[in-house]
Amino acid sequence: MTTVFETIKRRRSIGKMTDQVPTHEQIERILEAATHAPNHHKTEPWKFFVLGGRARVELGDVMAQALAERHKDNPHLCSQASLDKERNKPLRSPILIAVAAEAPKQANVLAIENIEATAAAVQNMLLTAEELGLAAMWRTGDAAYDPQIKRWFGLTPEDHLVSFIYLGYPAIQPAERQHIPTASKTTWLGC
Ligand SMILES: Cc1cc2nc3c(=O)[nH]c(=O)nc-3n(C[C@H](O)[C@H](O)[C@H](O)COP(=O)(O)O)c2cc1C
Repeated sequence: MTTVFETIKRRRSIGKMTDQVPTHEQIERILEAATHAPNHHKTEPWKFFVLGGRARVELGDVMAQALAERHKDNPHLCSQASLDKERNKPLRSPILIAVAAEAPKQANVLAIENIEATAAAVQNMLLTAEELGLAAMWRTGDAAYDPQIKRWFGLTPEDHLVSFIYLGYPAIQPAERQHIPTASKTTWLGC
C-alpha cells in the first residue's frame, strides 16, 4: 500500500503525453479527490471544465484570438508562429481540466481563500492522477488570466482560472528535481 507521503514524493509534472485518453472513471475519481480539499466557510469554490476531443480545438482557437487581442497594439509581438503555438497548446494532452475558483458570494469570504482552497483541490487532483499512473501538469500562462478566456468558460472576470491541468498517460520520464532543503525555509520557534 502506497502512503500519501510516497505519492507526494513521486508526483512530478509531466509535459509530454501519449494519445491514450484517461477513462471517465479515472477523471471522476480525480474530480472527487478535488472536492475533499479544505475550504474556508465551506464555500467549495471550485468549478471544473473537462475538455477532450474537439473542445480542446475550440479552446485553442479562443486562446489564439485572445493572444491576438492582448497584442493588438503591438502586432509585431504576435507572429503567425506564436498564434499557432497558442492554438496548439490545449492539444498537448488528450484531456484538459480547467479548474476555476469562484469569486466570493458572501461578504465574509475572501477571494484569496477561495483561490487557496482551489489550489489545494488542484494538488489533490495531481496526487490522485499520480496514484492512477497518469501524467498530469499544472499550467497557467497569460490565457488563465485573460477575461476573454474566462468568458468562454462562462466565468466572470472576478472568477479565477487557477489551473489548466493537462492529463494523459506519460510519454516521458520526468527529469530529476533538486529541492531546496527545508532547513533553509524553516524557522523553529519555541520547540
Ligand atoms: C500556479 C502554478 C502555475 C504553473 N504554471 C505552469 C506553466 O504555465 N507552465 C509550466 O510549464 N509549468 C507550470 N507549472 C508547473 C511547474 O513548472 C512545476 O510544478 C515545477 O517546475 C516543479 O516541478 P514538479 O511539478 O515536477 O515538482 C505551474 C505550477 C503552479 C503551481
